[in-house]
Amino acid sequence: MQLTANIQNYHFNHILLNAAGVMCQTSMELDTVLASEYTGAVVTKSATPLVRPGNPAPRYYELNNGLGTINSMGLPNEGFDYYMDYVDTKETYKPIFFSIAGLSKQENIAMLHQLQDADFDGLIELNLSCPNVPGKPQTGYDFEATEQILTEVFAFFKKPLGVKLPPYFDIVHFDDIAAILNKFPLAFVNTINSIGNGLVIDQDTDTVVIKPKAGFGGIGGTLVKATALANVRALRDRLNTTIKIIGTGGVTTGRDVYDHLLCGADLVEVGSQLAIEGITVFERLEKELTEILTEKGYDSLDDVRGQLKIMS
Ligand SMILES: CC(C)(C)CCc1c(C(=O)O)[nH]c(=O)[nH]c1=O
Repeated sequence: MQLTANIQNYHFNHILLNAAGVMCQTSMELDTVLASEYTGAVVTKSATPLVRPGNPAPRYYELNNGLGTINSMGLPNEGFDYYMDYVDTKETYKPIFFSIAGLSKQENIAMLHQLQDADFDGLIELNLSCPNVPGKPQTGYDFEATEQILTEVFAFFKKPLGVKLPPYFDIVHFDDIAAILNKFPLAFVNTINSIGNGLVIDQDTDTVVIKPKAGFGGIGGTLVKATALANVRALRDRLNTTIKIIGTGGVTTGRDVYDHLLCGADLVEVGSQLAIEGITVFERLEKELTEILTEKGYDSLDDVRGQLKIMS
């Protein structure tokens, strides 16, 4: 069974990888994901120009019903140069996604100039959940700001670039963001990021479960699967076929991976369940996916991708 995918001239021998933010902040974590026999690539924690400690703990929490996670990490990362050094010195045949999340458009442009000028041979993921100007929503929810930054980026950036999108919940928003993204030669779109600003309560103490932002944080895991599938399907239906789709969100079983493929995903990322279960999650997911494909008589993922049926 060939569980493969391609994005431009990058070939993936497995379709699973981590979601940015999980098991990817240090070189040790990145090496662990790359070393797994069942991952096709790795993505770095979204980098800012300088090292960031992130928010005070507790800033991450796993719901005790296993249905999800909430986080307000605050972009803790080792800084842009650390990840540049990692990708420069790493010997691997697996493609690496270099994620960035500048705290301003200027920071993103500066990091992308450095990436353009560097020897780095990999893919770049611009995290559009990055903060916008005060008083405005995150960049991915400000369509003018999204078009503006992509216009400025593609004036100089020639390497394979994709965007990490927040989830959308309105059909007109699917139409609007796709119309903007189709104007640019994007290599991929990664959807979804966590569902922003959820709230989880500890039933024993009547207290929020994370310290930052009065307990508000991004939601991941099973709780977000239906939204993730809808965003993958809606964007696959709207985006030019030259723009590949990375499906992220709600993946805890092989069936969830299969559902992302049905909706049109080329690669599938695992965030919350990787944080909960650890590196062995990739072997379990691949085995469970293979069982489904075998049972249904598929011998290629391309026979599955985008084949979700609607009712006649
Ligand atoms: C939310 C931001 C801190 C602006 C970006 C980093 C990020 C974080 C984070 O570092 O808090 N958590 C997520 O679930 N998704 C993200 O994209």
